[in-house]
Amino acid sequence: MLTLRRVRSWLPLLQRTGRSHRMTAACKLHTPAHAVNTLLQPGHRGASAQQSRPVALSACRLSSTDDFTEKEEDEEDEDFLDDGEVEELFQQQVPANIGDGQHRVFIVHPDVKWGSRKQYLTTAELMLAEAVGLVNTLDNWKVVDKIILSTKTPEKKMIFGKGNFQTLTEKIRQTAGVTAVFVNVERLSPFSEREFEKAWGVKVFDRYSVVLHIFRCNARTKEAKLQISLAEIPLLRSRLKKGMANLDQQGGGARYIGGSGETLYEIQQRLLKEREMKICSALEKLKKKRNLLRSQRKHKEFPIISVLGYTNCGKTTLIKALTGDNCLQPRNQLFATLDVTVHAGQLPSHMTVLYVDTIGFLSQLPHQLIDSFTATLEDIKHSDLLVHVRDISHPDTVNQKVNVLNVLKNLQIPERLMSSVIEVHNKVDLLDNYQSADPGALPISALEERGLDLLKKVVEETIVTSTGKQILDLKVNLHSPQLSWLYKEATVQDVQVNADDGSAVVKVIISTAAHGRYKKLFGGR
Ligand SMILES: Nc1nc2c(ncn2[C@@H]2O[C@H](COP(=O)(O)OP(=O)(O)OP(=O)(O)O)[C@@H](O)[C@H]2O)c(=O)[nH]1
Ligand SMILES: [Mg+2]
Repeated sequence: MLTLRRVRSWLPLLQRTGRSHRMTAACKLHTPAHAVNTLLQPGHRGASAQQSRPVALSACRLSSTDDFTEKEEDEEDEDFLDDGEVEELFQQQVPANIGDGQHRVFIVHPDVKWGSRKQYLTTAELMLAEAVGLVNTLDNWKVVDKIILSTKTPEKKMIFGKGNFQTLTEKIRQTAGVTAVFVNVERLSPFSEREFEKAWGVKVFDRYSVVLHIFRCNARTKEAKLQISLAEIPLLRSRLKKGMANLDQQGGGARYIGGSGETLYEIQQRLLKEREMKICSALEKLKKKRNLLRSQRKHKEFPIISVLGYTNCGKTTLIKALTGDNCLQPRNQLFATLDVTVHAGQLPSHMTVLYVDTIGFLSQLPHQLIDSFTATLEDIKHSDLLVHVRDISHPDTVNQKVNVLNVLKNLQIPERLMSSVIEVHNKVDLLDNYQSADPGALPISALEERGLDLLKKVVEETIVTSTGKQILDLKVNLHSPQLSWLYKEATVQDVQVNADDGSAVVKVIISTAAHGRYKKLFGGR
């Protein structure tokens, strides 16, 4: 028996069915992840992965032929918004009330002590700390003071009782240089926002507007910009309502404009509706492209692993460590990743897999915001495996996990995926002798690259099961195209050549469907 390295001497015998990079892959007995990563870069013309930038799914796709290739956008489609048009739409929509980019923020966290709105898994202090983190994520925004104030009536328009509201107003007015107040609730009604702004004399934000502003600052791709533009529509709508209420007080809101038969309010509502439809239709087109891309990736049979978790838990760092893809840039920032990117990596058996880096989750995010990102989150549903990363060093880690699971539940992730989620406890380097109480969870440090070998092994075992693949030893005749067929349609792990009879035993990871085709073509097992 010969070792697999010596199989190269048999290469002239093998039929060259693949294209040139496929042949390179054959020499290495697998499709090297770095080659796939290079090919996944937009503008790839043989440049190294290090020179390239990460690619968002919307920016690249696989051709229906046998290669990873970059294609230009569908310019022939008239309705397709090009980059310039999306940028224009995005810029036109900059929410006016967010200000000129600088804010000195006073944060107030309404603490509900009991009842259905009480958060049982976390504390008011942790929720306030997260609100501080959100503000600090923004350049030129600074927290000047913060307060936790209890309320028995969070559902009421003024949120706080009279006494507490009075105390709060005095405190805000006494704090020097405040330009905005961040009320740490999901969403304020236009009425509450207006009343608070009147009482405090500064701009008022809720979680929806702060998070959207962070998204706006971090958005890079067309798809992210469109999704943010869509998520901003409800804000624009409530701003319109607020503006009209002011105008009504001056007796002008309900007047008809010219001979149009519409009031100013109705015209603005209509324009907003039209804008919303335009964005939705552009997103729908991108979604179709994404579906095409997904089906082509499936056709390639590279298993897809979505890496998800609460924002800042270390998803990007982990993918970078698993793939060595230097174009990934983890940052100590909430919502650093907004664009879904794909990176190829290799498992111990040399199987190439694609890791999908996803947008992080956050507690108390209004549904509308999540809904706008469904196109992005849709990818999660179509994965072969989910890896849930948790920042186990975070004091709010349990609550974060519950939030992630709730979002997944709302996304209606198929049961087959939910039952095979691999939970990873990241950042164990920040804890002394961390031992997980949960035997199924894998402790790792993505930053220090600890625990990754075991993680890859578990990922591989789960992928093999979840994709219905099998690991088989197949006896092939080296004078027939069997071996090159296997290189093309399966993952070849090992080749033991028998020089005496020109045969080889090939260890492959192969899907049931591909194995069926193999048997039909070549007979036998
Ligand atoms: N100490 C330590 N820090 C880590 C580890 N993994 C990630 N980090 C740090 O955590 C911060 C966030 O890391 P990212 O990889 O950007 O996190 P993310 O989950 O992709 O964040 P978003 O894209 O914003 O949702 C960075 O400062 C990382 O260096 C780890 O294992 N140990
Ligand atoms: Mg990230």
